[in-house]
Amino acid sequence: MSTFAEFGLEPDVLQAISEMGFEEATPIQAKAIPIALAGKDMIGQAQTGTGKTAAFGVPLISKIAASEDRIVALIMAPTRELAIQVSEEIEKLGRFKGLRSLAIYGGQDISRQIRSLKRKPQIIIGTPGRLLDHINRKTIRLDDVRSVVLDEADEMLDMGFMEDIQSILKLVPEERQTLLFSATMPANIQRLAQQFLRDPEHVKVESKLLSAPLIQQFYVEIQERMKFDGLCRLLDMEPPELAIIFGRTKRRVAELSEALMKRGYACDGLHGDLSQNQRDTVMRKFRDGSIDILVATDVAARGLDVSGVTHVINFDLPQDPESYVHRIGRTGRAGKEGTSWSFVTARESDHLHFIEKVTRHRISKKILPTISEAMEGKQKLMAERIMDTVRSEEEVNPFKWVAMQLLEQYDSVQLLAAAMKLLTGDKKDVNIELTPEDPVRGKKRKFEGNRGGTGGGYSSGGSGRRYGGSGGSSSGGGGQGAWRQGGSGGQSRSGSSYGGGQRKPYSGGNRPSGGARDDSSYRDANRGGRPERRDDTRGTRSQNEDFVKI
Ligand SMILES: Nc1ncnc2c1ncn2[C@@H]1O[C@H](COP(=O)(O)OP(=O)(O)OP(=O)(O)O)[C@@H](O)[C@H]1O
Ligand SMILES: [Mg+2]
Repeated sequence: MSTFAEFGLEPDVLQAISEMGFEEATPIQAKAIPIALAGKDMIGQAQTGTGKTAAFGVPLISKIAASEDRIVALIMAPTRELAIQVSEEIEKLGRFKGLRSLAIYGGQDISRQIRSLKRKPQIIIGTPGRLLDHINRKTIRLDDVRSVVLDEADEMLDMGFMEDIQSILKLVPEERQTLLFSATMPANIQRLAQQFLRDPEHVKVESKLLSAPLIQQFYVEIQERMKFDGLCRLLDMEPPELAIIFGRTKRRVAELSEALMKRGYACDGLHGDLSQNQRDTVMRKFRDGSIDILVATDVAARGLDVSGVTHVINFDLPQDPESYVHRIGRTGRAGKEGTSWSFVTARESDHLHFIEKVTRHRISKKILPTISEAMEGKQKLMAERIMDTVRSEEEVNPFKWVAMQLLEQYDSVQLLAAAMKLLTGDKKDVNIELTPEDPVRGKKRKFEGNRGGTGGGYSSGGSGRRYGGSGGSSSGGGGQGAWRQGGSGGQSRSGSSYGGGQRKPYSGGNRPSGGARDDSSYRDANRGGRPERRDDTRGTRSQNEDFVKI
């Protein structure tokens, strides 16, 4: 068990960590922070949702003086959403030191970014494509950079950023520290590390399991044409606090989110064809809870951290086991529990077994709820909502007079039942037809993805979340420490399944002013001759990637 004070951090940083609600370091933080503080280069690997951002963020922040007026630290991340999210965490960590950071990503008006750069940020968090644009325009200079972080490095390479990253790293002075975080260690990552890291320390949190131990994983056998109704039943039977539903293609995501909206669910879609503004709006709505279902392509599979995501649903199975691990890793984060459901058509059952084999995790079969079970779930939810409201005199008072009048005319049970019927917003009669997707045909390959892992043993209770060594989890291996989240930032889930839990406010700093160019997370087809990255092509990399055991 390590507390953050044991790392000898300065009071300003300790205060920031404590205000974020972190009490103990996670296992990857306990290992990585001292090494990074000592100035060594490092390769880090650990399971999803175990705090890798702070593992590099804390030492990075600690090394920068507030008086600095040049760019001294550079963080690269694969997608805009991630760049924004990492910059928010860095911002929080550096708050009391008065550090300035800036997220730079494609799709955002470049002149606006140039204006923000005039505020002399010390830390830049960016996607490689847009960073390179700024470097070429000489609006960003890397001559004084002393720390570089590559977050989700394997994903950046998969997206075709290798050359951009190499060009950028060549411009950073050799006297620097480089930290590389990657879920897997394919040959190209090893080459990159060899070329740009100096005698790196390999920090890996071991686990028997690739996926986070706190996620209960289920699959549902279902026919393609039954998927939509099946999904609605599942959502009704066990209403998620927040859910992410993954679809295979952009078209699929657009159709599915529209269909769910028509059926009365509070949801929206996220995929690479949306403009930056639209993507930001969707993420903001999801983070502040104005929608509780996010339908997304794999653009949301990596790194995204939205507190309160209780369910991940693979409406379509992902192409490769690695994507599966990342997708379901959007829940079960920071010591919380989560559930994943995967829809599997008959022709995909082999692929499911392949995923099980590679992730070394059995996925339990779940029987689709019957219509009446789904209805029951929905009614329970409505009852909870009513009970929540009944307690609030203020909210109920204005309706009392009408209620009394109605009660004089009708039976109370009849009245309440009618009100509940309206509340359920039942729109089952809205006819929905989705364009069918072909079954996924995974290409078997040598895969040894590794999220390291904490070895399980999380348990949650009271106001804080704690990592408790060997106990707690049904599937955990050996624990390596203890960490918990508590105090002011504690994120305990509320008892009610409706509207509970604390959601992270979205304080995204600079809102982009528009522009649909997607040159950071999705490459321009004609740029550098590299193939366009499409939401639905993740699987293609299996043809040319050689995953090696680490
Ligand atoms: N020491 C800690 N105690 C409690 N919560 C923490 C701690 N460190 C990080 N967290 C929280 O855990 C969540 C997950 O952290 P983070 O996004 O850094 O995970 P990650 O390992 O990068 O996951 P991914 O592999 O999905 O990118 C965040 O909400 C973060 O605020
Ligand atoms: Mg991360």
